[in-house]
Amino acid sequence: MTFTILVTGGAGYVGSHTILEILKAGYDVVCVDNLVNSFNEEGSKMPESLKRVEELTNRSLTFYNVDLQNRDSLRAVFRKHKIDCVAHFAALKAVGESCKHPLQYYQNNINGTSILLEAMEDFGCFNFVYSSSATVYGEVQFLPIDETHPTGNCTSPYGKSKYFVEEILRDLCASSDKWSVISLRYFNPVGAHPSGKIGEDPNGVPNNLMPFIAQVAVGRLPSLKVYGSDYNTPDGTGVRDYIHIVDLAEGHVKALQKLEKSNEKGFFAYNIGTGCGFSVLDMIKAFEEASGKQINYELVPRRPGDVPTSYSDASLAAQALGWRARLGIREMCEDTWRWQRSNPHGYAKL
Ligand SMILES: NC(=O)c1ccc[n+]([C@@H]2O[C@H](COP(=O)([O-])OP(=O)(O)OC[C@H]3O[C@@H](n4cnc5c(N)ncnc54)[C@H](O)[C@@H]3O)[C@@H](O)[C@H]2O)c1
Ligand SMILES: O=c1ccn([C@@H]2O[C@H](COP(=O)(O)OP(=O)(O)O[C@H]3O[C@H](CO)[C@@H](O)[C@H](O)[C@H]3O)[C@@H](O)[C@H]2O)c(=O)[nH]1
Repeated sequence: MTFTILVTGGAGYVGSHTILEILKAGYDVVCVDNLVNSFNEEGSKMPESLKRVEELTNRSLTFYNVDLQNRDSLRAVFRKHKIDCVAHFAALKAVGESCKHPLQYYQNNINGTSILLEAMEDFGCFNFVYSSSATVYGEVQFLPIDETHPTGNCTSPYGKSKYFVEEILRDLCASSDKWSVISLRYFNPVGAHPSGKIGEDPNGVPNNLMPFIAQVAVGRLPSLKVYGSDYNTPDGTGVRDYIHIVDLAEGHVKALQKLEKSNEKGFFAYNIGTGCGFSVLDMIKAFEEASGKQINYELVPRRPGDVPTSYSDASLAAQALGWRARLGIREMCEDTWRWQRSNPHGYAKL
């Protein structure tokens, strides 16, 4: 019998790329998303990103426009489908917005998750893969960051919401030996599927580096602001561990396979990164090479809340999941550019 995965937030950036890999791996997918941060053509039953995933995989999936906080609608999905495992992506994720509207973030990200976990318990599903973030490590105390690095001490309500959910998951696993939870702590996901058909489609002006660079390259934005050039890093700009979205998606498939095949119970957290750090200027240069476009930029003061350097030790994921990143910054930039130049306005047809 096929293993069925409920994917929450599957219409978004990470979710859509992961559904593609999950379908390719032969699993069935039921997706719920309230489309708060994903494009949907008026009157369409399925968001554009997922229509494209179906085309690319030649497989179909089931989609419901459901808000996790709507307990009844969510339970109706569990009633209708026998769910073997949940991959939980649904969350609000804008760091700055979370500082302005913390309650919205706590309600959506924590309350939404708690309603989901309650439904799982009631319907007898105890396998969970969680979209966590390097942000749970808070202020960086040592490099590379491995899973023994302390968590908490996060600077934004968004970061705290990711951390609090990890704590809830730990408590749940401590309360009963039925649960198997894998928390994947992503470093900086970037890139797009090599087909150029799906990619990152942020609402409004992007907060993150890579989509901002891509929009400068395609002429939607005039110039990039480089936040901080006086950090204690080789070129003075911030250093991050960028991870290709397809590698990240494959990490989820490995986690699902582990949950399907092993009988290991409890809470497990793994870093999902490459282990390499690149600066903002490195990324600009790599993008210029991949696109043949010049990226206009100016050096401006540091962005509050940014750490100078963050990169992972991802060896635990290699050991426990058999997962390793394969793709480098060249592929990250080439694939982002292919997506951006074929979809200059994202999924919207302007
Ligand atoms: N992209 C990153 O840089 C990054 C880094 C670390 C962790 N993460 C985590 O990965 C996950 C996915 O991020 P993403 O970049 O794909 O974001 P995204 O905004 O593209 O996707 C999230 C999806 O969740 C949906 N959603 C939000 N609240 C919902 C709710 N209450 N009910 C149903 N659907 C809801 C949105 O409509 C959206 O389609 C998030 O949990 C995020 O915290 C992302
Ligand atoms: O317009 C921009 C945007 C970013 N940066 C710099 O680029 C680097 C990367 O920034 P960004 O892409 O915004 O990523 P992070 O701030 O590292 O945060 C991302 O990565 C974290 C770890 O996964 C997640 O928790 C966050 O949600 C996600 O936004 C940093 O040095 C920024 O200062 C710029 O110079 N100009």
